[in-house]
Amino acid sequence: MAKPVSIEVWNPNGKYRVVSTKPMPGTRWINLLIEQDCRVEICTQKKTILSVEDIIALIGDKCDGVIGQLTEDWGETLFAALSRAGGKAFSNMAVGYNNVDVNAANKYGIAVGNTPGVLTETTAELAASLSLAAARRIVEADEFMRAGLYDGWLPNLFVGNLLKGQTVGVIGAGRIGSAYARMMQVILLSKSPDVVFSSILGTYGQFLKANGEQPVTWKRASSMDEVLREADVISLHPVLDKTTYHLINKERLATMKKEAILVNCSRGPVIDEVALVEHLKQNPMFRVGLDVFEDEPYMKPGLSEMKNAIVVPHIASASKWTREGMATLAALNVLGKIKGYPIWGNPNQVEPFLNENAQPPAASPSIVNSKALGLPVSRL
Ligand SMILES: NC(=O)C1=CN([C@@H]2O[C@H](COP(=O)(O)OP(=O)(O)OC[C@H]3O[C@@H](n4cnc5c(N)ncnc54)[C@H](O)[C@@H]3O)[C@@H](O)[C@H]2O)C=CC1
Ligand SMILES: O=C(O)C(=O)CO
Repeated sequence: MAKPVSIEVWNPNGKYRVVSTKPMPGTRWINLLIEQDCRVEICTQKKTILSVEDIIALIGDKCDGVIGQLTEDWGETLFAALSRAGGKAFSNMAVGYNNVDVNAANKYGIAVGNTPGVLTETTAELAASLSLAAARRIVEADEFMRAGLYDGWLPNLFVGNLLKGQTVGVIGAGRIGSAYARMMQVILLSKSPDVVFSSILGTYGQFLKANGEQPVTWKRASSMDEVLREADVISLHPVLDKTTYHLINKERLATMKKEAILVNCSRGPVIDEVALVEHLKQNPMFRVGLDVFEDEPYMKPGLSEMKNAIVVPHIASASKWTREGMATLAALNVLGKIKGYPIWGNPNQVEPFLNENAQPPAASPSIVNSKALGLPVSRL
């Protein structure tokens, strides 16, 4: 069995043993656990993705809760090991929990936490960045400059797409998808400060109309194909499950506009990446911005050579505030279950847990299987 070699221990005499499979940003999450009598053990092994065997070794004989990562395979084997060690709680440091078999956790009565809300805007901002970078070919142009190829302005140099007035399609209009859509409006609204503060799109539409401009409109599509056919920029934000695996496949790519921009900040397998590479080859004006990959951390053959693809290493939630907040939420999920606290009533409103100047509420911020486990809900 591959034993993790290096562990950092905080508050060695704490009553409850909480393990984090990775160092996480900030120290607030550690302090909050210590204040509540936890011994915190952080695996500092220099290995990006821990195996199931590594994590079993980390759990050991006694473990009250684990904070884990989206790269880990939390299934029957790990929940059985955690249960044997007396564990009651696991939390992903992520909102997505497609790496977790919640039914297996239910079987052992283990609460499963995630970290919604705190990463909504940060992730939406990366999706917007990728949309704009793809439209205006920013990465290609940057490489060109660095290679010393720029020898003067040319009418045809790195001509991209104008986004003004184009249609943005959002597939998976949940927290992040909606924030992405709102942001598009904010970009447009920022021209006129008095309208920025009016969040009502209709008002802005009337303003544009009154100034002789085309009003911004929105509509709910009746099918995915309608979005694919009509949108100039499509941003994917669904959960990954059986219904969204290869949601974007060869046929659907063919439905999209030849010069469309496709952005994926959800999970890699939502796109059939082999089909995507072929589509990028056949349609040089079609562009993608990808934060996630089907075989992450690897890219399917050919993708890295495609000039019309922008690829970044799963950094959509990588702002300091967000990553520290995710660590705090994950730690409080585990702590809350260990201490027998109720579940926070609204996982979309997690601000009270993130206020560094106040004690967090005595509740678990977000437990995805709270109903299945019959856990009480906080009245705070
Ligand atoms: N790249 C990154 O770093 C990040 C990725 N994510 C991913 O984004 C996902 C969404 O996060 P949130 O917006 O917070 O979750 P959410 O639960 O608020 O939104 C997910 C949306 O997907 C929709 N959906 C589910 N099945 C669908 C289908 N078959 N077709 C179309 N839409 C469908 C749901 O109705 C819901 O509106 C997470 O599950 C995670 O996988 C989240 C944060 C950061
Ligand atoms: O939270 C998630 O689901 C992520 O992908 C990490 O930001």
